[in-house]
Amino acid sequence: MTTYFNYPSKELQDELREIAQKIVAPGKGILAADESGPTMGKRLQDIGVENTEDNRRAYRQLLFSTDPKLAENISGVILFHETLYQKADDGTPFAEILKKKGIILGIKVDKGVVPLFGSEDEVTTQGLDDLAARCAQYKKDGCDFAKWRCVLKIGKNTPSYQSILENANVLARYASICQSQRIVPIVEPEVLPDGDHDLDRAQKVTETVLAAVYKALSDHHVYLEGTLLKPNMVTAGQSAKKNTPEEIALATVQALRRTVPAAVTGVTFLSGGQSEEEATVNLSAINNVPLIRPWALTFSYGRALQASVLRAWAGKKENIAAGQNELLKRAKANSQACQGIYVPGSIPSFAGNANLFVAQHKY
Ligand SMILES: O=P(O)(O)OC[C@H]1O[C@](O)(COP(=O)(O)O)[C@@H](O)[C@@H]1O
Repeated sequence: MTTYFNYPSKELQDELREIAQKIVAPGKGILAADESGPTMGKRLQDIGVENTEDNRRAYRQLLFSTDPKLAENISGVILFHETLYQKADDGTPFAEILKKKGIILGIKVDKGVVPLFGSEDEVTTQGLDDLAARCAQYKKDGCDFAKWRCVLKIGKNTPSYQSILENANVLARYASICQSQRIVPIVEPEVLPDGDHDLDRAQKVTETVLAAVYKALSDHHVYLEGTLLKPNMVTAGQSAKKNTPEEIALATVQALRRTVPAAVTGVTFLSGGQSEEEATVNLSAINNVPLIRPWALTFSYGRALQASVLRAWAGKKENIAAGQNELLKRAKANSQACQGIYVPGSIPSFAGNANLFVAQHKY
């Protein structure tokens, strides 16, 4: 086995590392607004709004035209392809509005999941074929980071060796292609919360998956300082008894310490169907675990930053300011959480403790 390879140039290393560091600067995290068409459809349906291109645009306009103080707590926004090229009512491209606020643009580059033949309903994620060309174009159009989500399921026989290996490898190929095009890859191997398994099982599966991911990233010569990890928090299955935030936090930090190299710049958790308040309280507890944590630990939430916004807005022009106010509140709460100083219940929101779980959240 040869061990020959070239490190990326110093210039490229510096560029990637600096982008990653800015995204996870103290007190900051990511707004994941990259819902694909069908996922956005579900969100809009919940509030009685039709899933049309213009309604998706109106909703994203609400998010991105929130008061510039949003940027005190949100460093980056992940966009879906369609959104990157949409414009506000006055013709200003969304990309320009966000950049003006000092927010870094990210883009979802995966093309969704497909079944793994012969597996127990497991999946891999596709989108590698034209990825280098798409990344080159996205970089020209202002994006500095990307996201690719893989999905793993906990069952009696899953995740299988096949799915662990395949998903780790596809994440590594994605990450190396992004870096070759000066884009910071967010590596997202999501272990779904579906099931009745306990915390220990979730922890061991998360450790096994992350260990495989970092072996693959090493095999593909990915420059770790120029990457971010977007993992699930370690929680017991949705239909099992809930653990305390302290138990969840300890299991999560232990899993990360056992598998994620210290060179990785930051960990930006997904919310995975937790309520807004749970996702904030758990993140704060994670940042209080009395163990050495060599990476920034922050948020990249979709549902847990947007549930209240959507409900307060409900598709009505007169509610835009109310929706934006909810976004500012959740951003502030999570900013406190990533510094370990959120006091439970101190920033109440519209959706508060509402369960945001979606069964088999493949898309
Ligand atoms: O539309 P897709 O591809 O299912 O995306 C799923 C969502 O999951 C995320 O990766 C994490 O979102 P949650 O915080 O809601 O779990 C988002 O970035 C993305 O919008």
